[in-house]
Amino acid sequence: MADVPVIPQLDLELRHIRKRYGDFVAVNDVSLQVGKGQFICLLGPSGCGKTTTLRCVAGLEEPDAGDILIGGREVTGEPPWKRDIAMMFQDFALFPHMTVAKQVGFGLEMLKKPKAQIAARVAEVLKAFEIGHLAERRPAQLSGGQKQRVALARAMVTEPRILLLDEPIGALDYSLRETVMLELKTLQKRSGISFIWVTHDQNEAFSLGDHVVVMNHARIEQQGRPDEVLSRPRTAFVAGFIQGNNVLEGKAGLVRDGVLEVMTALGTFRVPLLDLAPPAAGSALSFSVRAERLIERPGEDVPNRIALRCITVEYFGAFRRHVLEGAGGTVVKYDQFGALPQSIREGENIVLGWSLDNGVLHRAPPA
Ligand SMILES: Nc1ncnc2c1ncn2[C@@H]1O[C@H](COP(=O)(O)OP(=O)(O)OP(=O)(O)O)[C@@H](O)[C@H]1O
Repeated sequence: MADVPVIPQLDLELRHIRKRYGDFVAVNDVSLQVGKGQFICLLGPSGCGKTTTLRCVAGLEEPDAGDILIGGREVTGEPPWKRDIAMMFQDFALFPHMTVAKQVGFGLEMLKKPKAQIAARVAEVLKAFEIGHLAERRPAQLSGGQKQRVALARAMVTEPRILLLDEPIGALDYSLRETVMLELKTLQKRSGISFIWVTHDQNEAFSLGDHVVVMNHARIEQQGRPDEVLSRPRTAFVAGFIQGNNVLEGKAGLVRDGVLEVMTALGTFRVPLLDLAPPAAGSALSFSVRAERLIERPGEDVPNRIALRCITVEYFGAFRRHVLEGAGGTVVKYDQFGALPQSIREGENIVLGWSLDNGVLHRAPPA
């Protein structure tokens, strides 16, 4: 018997989605695959097309081109209730007059499930979300975190294949977010439901997502595992958007042994090409180096070195950021663990460097 390849079923597949509003293209050629039970974060600045992409998946917008498959089934053109999805919005959209128990059971009532079955399922979900004691309260009697849990319970009660979440914790107090994120991640893993989470907050995206999709100007600039996107930003936009990168612009020089020379205002640096084609000599390009990857007072064996002056030192909880200035006023950031003794003072001149493999050459943005 011939071996049949096992193709893992995808919860969602977007194939070349395009959505315009008049002449304005809000989503341009977006393709995405979501495996079973994955946690996907759509990350990007305001107006880049995240919500429109989500609304296309939900069936609240019809794409002008492209296909949407949910659980391997083509759903483009089908209404939201036929798509095996649920949605959760930033304002939670709870019904003000309904008790928590009623809200949570609402989706099952719409599906006309038997009363006893609804009661049993609601009790189970209230328990799982630890909101059983709130069953008879109305939204006005709940805290922000509790409303959030009720909204999530309501969305998950019908066990949809995919839950679409648009900035779901954007309205929560900052001090609550970390706890809520941890809870959500645990619930998501336990339920096996795929989450597609829209956010402009990179901390959310990188701490929650199994897969992070970075959008800009209606297109996907990069997608991959959080550690991949963090350590190897594909384009100058992604590198600049993600905290902690130094993005240096320059011109291409010679290539030797797979290493490109880049001439910048700060000096000439060596950056590995990896799988990129050698750029034409003199062409404009950029590369990045993460602020925590810089080395203080590097030895002669470190190929990339810059003379800088420390302008200021900023304190961010676990780390300390040095803002330094080099030739032509170019600013460089250097981050050091807060637990280490401070070794650079404001006003001090210092040489920083980085090893070859910490320079990441960028590709041109998608055309
Ligand atoms: N109904 C509409 N009619 C016209 N333009 C629209 C409509 N909906 C969205 N847009 C435009 O499409 C672009 C993408 O909007 P979208 O809401 O998808 O962005 P976003 O990345 O979710 O932004 P935010 O983080 O601010 O919510 C924006 O420029 C927006 O003004």
